[in-house]
Amino acid sequence: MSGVPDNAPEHCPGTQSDDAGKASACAGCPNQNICASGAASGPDPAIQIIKERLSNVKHKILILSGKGGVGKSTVTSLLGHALASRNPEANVGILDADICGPSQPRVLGVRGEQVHNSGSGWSPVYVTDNLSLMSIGFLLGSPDDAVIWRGPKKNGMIKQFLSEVDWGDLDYLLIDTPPGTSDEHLSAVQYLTSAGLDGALVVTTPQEVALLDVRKELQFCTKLGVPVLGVLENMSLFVCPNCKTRSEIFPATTGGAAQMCSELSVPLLGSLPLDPILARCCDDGRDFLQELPNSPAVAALRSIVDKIVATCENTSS
Ligand SMILES: Nc1ncnc2c1ncn2[C@@H]1O[C@H](COP(=O)(O)OP(=O)(O)OP(=O)(O)O)[C@@H](O)[C@H]1O
Repeated sequence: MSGVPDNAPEHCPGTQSDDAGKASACAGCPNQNICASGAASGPDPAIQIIKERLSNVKHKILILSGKGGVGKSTVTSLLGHALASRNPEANVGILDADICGPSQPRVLGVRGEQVHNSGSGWSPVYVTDNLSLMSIGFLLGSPDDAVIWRGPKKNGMIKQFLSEVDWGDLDYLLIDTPPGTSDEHLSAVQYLTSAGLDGALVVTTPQEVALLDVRKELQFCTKLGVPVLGVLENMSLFVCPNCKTRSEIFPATTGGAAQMCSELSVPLLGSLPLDPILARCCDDGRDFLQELPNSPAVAALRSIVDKIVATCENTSS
């Protein structure tokens, strides 16, 4: 049996066992808590496997948000399209790690596609020649199927996604996470840190209620040593397409993301306006950048992408 310490009680299941810290023999053992937490079993072998699997992926970026509904998935898909169209030679992948609410297949217009498993792993679905996607949405029987999983199963899925998808050579991998800081985030950070995580991009809207949660997200990054590439403020302004009046639909009562970023010394990458055509494109799975290439939202997005690319390339050179 592996991992049985010299001073172990009789019938110790061993630190590597699934029963570590939980078997009846563990009762009263001074190491029971540490074994039950999994910390005694040593580094997860998947960390090395993931490091090797992702060795052909130059830049890995986590997309985070404190609150749900602030547009994190929308922003991820837009960034994917913007990175892929900025340089047709670059290959971009999106991993939809929102296990319980995968929305990328719909937003990227590839709902109903199948992923294929071959000797080299799962092949992602290609949205365009140089933009690929992997999502649990492709593995569900129907788009309406609910995934009701506890933490360990979700962690297993993240591990599998990171270790078994055959992305090929990628310049950028964007990882769309669920809102908040939950099991999926911890797993993703645990596995990606040694594979070389460039950092996190945090999406928010201007209201205080969203910014409060962003502060928690930034603290999460600090605690886990994840660099913050910057904050993106979404739905910051609405410009009426008819009269051109500018309105703040979600007013920033406390100075919005700009104030928060200057207080916390994190870069504000830019603001995306609220655009009803953008929302419609996402619902229909159409590429907004192609539909309205001259819109203020696309200009803002391209400037944000330039900053992300500059940061990633500066830190890797
Ligand atoms: N800039 C924008 N302009 C107009 N609509 C937007 C914009 N950003 C997002 N939306 C719309 O807001 C809704 C929520 O966006 P989205 O699903 O991306 O949020 P989310 O933060 O990923 O949510 P969750 O984390 O709960 O899945 C969608 O209908 C989307 O089309």
